[in-house]
Amino acid sequence: MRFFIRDDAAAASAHVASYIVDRINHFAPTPAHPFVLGLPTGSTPLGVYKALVEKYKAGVVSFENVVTFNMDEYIGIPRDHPESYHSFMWKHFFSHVNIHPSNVHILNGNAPNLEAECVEYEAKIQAAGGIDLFLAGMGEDGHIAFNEPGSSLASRTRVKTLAYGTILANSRFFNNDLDKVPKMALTVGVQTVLEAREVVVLALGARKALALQRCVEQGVNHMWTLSALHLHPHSMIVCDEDATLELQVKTVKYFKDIEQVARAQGFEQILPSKVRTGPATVPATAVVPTTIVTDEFPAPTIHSPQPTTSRLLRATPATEYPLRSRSPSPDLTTPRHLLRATPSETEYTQDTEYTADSRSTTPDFMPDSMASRTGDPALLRRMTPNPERQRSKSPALVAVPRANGIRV
Ligand SMILES: N[C@@H]1[C@@H](O)[C@H](O)[C@@H](COP(=O)(O)O)O[C@@H]1O
Repeated sequence: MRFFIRDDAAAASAHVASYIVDRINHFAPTPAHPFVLGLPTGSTPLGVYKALVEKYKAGVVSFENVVTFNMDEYIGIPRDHPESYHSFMWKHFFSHVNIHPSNVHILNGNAPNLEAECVEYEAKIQAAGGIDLFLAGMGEDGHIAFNEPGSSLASRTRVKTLAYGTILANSRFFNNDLDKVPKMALTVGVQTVLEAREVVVLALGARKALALQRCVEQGVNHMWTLSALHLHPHSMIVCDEDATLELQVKTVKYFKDIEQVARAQGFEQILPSKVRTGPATVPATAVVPTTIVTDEFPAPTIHSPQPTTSRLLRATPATEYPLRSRSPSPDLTTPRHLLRATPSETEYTQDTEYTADSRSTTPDFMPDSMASRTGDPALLRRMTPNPERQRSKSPALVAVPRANGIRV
């Protein structure tokens, strides 16, 4: 999971908006190959929608070939109710950009057959080729979409009863009148979200801090359904400083550090080409042969990515595993720490009969003297291999001291 922490809500929202624009532009959607975007409602994504509208108006992005699927919708309030998610999406986003209304999909909470509506919604997502990027917010109880605590992590689009805490939280949109807040909703399932090629979550403010802590630092837990993102290969959380209040300092520092280190190395945490382009042709990419960034080999960007054989992977080849050397002569060229399995100062001589086991990274054989104190000869034979007998079977298997990594 990628995790980016920004100073405040505006910076976190700007980061997400720029990321989405980069993804759409790099994808270069066409009518036959549209970019499929999953979208949330709530107060959290408002800054993202505002920034996307600004970027559209500035000519930086087009939604001409973007298809959208919203996460959820209340049951039982009219579609044109000011707090329906239909109204929300058209008010804050769709009516300000060049998206085709026929490309917008929002669940119908007034459908005559709600179950059929949900099944059909899943089919529409499939027919569109699956969701390329699912943007999500997070409930205070760690829910994603309306997948309340206890939801199955294998759930799909369905009718969902809302938790009291969610009704309470959302009452602010209904004049703080609990009676006016719908108690049920249609929502995509956790599994529906996990099937997107990428999931991006925005978490803002101290009221999300506990849920963020549970979802980032603790394991996958059906009581904090957003934590299922740990099962997704390409998930990303972006939050502001306030939302980190319950995280350990160590966690915050770790994620800030890896972002800085990667940037300093000229490395960007990018997605595999297949994920970035969907079913379209994967663009050819050049392999940078050195760790040096030059005009000829510039730092990778989302528009000019490097394949997974990146410079960072090159820096840690598999040969760094500390296998014992099979070389008949002392290896003076390989750094000692790459040859040693343990910090022990003994090494078997070169004519030892090496087996697959002897190439493992387990420590050198150390005879155990404990059994000799049991006084039971049978047990002694069984538990303690006699090092002298082993040496007589394989005369060359003699431990010799080493100095400065060179056999003496
Ligand atoms: N179904 C929505 C969620 O998709 C959203 O993430 C959550 C958080 O709302 P807010 O962003 O207002 O905190 O609200 C509702 O429950």
